[in-house]
Amino acid sequence: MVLQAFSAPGKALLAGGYLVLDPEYNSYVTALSSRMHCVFDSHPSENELKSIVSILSPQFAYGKWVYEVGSNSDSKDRIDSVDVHQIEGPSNPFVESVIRVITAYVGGSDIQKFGDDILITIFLDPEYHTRDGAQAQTSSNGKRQFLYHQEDITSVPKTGLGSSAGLVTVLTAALAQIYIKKSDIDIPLDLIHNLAQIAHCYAQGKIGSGFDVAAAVYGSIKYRRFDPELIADVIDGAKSVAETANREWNFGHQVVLLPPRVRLVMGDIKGGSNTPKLVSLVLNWKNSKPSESDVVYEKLNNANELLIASLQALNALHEENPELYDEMMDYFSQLTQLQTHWYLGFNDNLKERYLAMLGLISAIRSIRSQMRTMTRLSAASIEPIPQTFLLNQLAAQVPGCIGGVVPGAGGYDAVALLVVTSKEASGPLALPLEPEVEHRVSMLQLREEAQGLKPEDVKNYTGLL
Ligand SMILES: Nc1ncnc2c1ncn2[C@@H]1O[C@H](COP(=O)(O)OP(=O)(O)O)[C@@H](O)[C@H]1O
Ligand SMILES: C[C@@](O)(CCOP(=O)(O)OP(=O)(O)O)CC(=O)O
Repeated sequence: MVLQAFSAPGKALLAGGYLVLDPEYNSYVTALSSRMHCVFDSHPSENELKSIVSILSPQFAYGKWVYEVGSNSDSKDRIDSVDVHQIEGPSNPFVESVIRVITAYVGGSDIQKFGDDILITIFLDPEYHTRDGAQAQTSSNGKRQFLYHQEDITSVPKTGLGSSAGLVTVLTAALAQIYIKKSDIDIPLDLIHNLAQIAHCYAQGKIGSGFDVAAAVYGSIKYRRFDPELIADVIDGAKSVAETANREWNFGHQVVLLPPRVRLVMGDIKGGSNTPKLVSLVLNWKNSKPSESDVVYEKLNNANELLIASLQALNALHEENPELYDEMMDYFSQLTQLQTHWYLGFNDNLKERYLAMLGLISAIRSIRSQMRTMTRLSAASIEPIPQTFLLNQLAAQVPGCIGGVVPGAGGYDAVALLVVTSKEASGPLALPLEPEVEHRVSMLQLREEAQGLKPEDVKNYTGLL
């Protein structure tokens, strides 16, 4: 087989934290230019009933995991029924889980038998982890630069872009290409998605909302989760991997891009939060105070839906009336303090003309306000006071900032801003931050890159393999 490569994006959940755990609600997740990559190759094995699968992650110490995968009995379709033995390296539940899920899928559907030795090399873009002490290396064609860390993957602090979801997605795509692909027919993206979700949940030992895996596969989307029972049935062995992965999952993944000239800016916060702990506080509150939490959930859902609808309206306006769109963006790109002052001086005529943008601005304000109410009522630090100050300061200091949120579970992980740029802006944005703010947040060098899983040119990795 010839050398091939895939990449999948990192994520920022701009709307729908907590609500996304419930299939009733829509969320909005943006795919990022920081991506996970894998380069892979396979050769016929000496033993046609066994594969040696080697995964290398050269950016981290001890980044080598080797598994022997066997196939010599009939019932290979359940999640843990294929013989997968790790023969080298520390434990990596995500890597092992993908191998188990794909081989169980193949064993169960009899598409192709084992018998190839496989080598997969993983790379991830710099913004997934803190840069402290890391050395950069560039591919021989100069197109890619990756950071090499001294420590192992579990010890380097993360920025929260969803590395395990990206890893599971590219590994699933690579192994599916080797084990499942028949002739020239591409593997359906939905199958990759379903297998990756199963593998991610199995590795984590819990069934998450899956927005991170969905973004890694489909890119920037309006997301509504699948029925958790689907995966529960595979994990407890009631259903085969193939039976579940081949089914229609009935979940939402409609592509919604950030509109032209609306730039995502993300900052990493010194600190960090424990997502499972925040989730458990919120769910406890939701269960113990149903009438109180229903009101907040409904308001938050309305604001999330308004944000998504406003993004769609802005994209539509750009298509239908580019002159009006640019006029509006020129206007907003010069304003600061939109958080508090945007509505001053608007007469009815202007409100009508700029309706889609005003919808987006008020959606962000309302999301933040409900997140603060949830913080107060659930005791989970979702938008804690220091983050409120920081978001307000950023909105005041960054020209064109139409608002910012604490993405995902919130807390002290990150901030995400939406900034209207000038028509000419293409490179990184200059952010005129005051030193006190600059000290508290380090801006990540990324933006929206809406595309999900995609093939990459292997030349971009030469010199690094
Ligand atoms: N580049 C990589 N190479 C190997 N394993 C990786 C890589 N990136 C992520 N992982 C796996 O994913 C784990 C991190 O997952 P997790 O703690 O859920 O963080 P995240 O929120 O970034 O997904 C790592 O400990 C490792 O097992
Ligand atoms: C609370 C949540 O709805 C969103 C969490 O979003 P984050 O982006 O904070 O996630 P992690 O990368 O796992 O920390 C939980 C969920 O959907 O799983």
